[in-house]
Amino acid sequence: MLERASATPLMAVKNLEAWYGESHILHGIDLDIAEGEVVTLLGRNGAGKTTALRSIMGMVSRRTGSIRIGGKQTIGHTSRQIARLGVGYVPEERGIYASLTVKENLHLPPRIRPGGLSDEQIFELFPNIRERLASHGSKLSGGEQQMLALGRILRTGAQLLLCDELTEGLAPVIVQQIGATLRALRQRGFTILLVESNFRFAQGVADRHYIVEQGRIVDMVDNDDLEHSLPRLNRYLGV
Ligand SMILES: Nc1ncnc2c1ncn2[C@@H]1O[C@H](COP(=O)(O)OP(=O)(O)OP(=O)(O)O)[C@@H](O)[C@H]1O
Repeated sequence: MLERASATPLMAVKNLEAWYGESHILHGIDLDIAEGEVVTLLGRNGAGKTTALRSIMGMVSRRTGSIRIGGKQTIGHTSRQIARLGVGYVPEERGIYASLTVKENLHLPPRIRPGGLSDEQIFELFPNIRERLASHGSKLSGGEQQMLALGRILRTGAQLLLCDELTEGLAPVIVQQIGATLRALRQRGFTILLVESNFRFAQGVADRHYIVEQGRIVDMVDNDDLEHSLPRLNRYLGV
């Protein structure tokens, strides 16, 4: 069962197709996410998870289908217009500028809506950032870069966060810290769509999981049913 009856989802994606140039990558993504939910996209390498996030953000050369965010149709919107609706994107490559200080990196994305976290609130979530404010981006560890990448999006006022592989390549203790942060953000009412290949991490933070295969959503699992659905997931993910 792929469809889920949810009252009015914050975001509803229907039959989303996307291309990079001539390459047709997404062949019909259907998903929805309710306000305050944490949902993951799971799938093998190359399945189209990153492309799904980039398509929602308007960052592919062509996309068709329907993406309603807060009731507004955004399929014809630019990335900037989508960001203004309160959507923030944390890319896998993090996008921290090596030659800028932590403070400069933190303040780089403009505030797009009221309700963004203050610097103080960001330092409460990520104490390391406060300690490194004057350091250059190049001096940060992978974990610190990730916290900065997430922190600066929280500053913008975005309420729907699209996060790509937050835990990739990070030490277990940092992964735990990021998990605790996501749970804290969920408590504060943020809505999060997360591409994740660390399956156990996904289990610790998410309400539901969509499985992406060859540019399509092929299944959906509630986190509460995850253990019981493991044989099925293993077939999809080859884990
Ligand atoms: N800029 C691009 N131009 C052309 N093809 C691309 C581009 N980026 C990704 N692709 C292709 O799109 C397909 C889906 O890639 P995508 O990065 O969305 O997968 P993914 O599920 O996120 O996997 P991974 O975990 O490997 O990043 C792959 O076949 C990839 O080679």
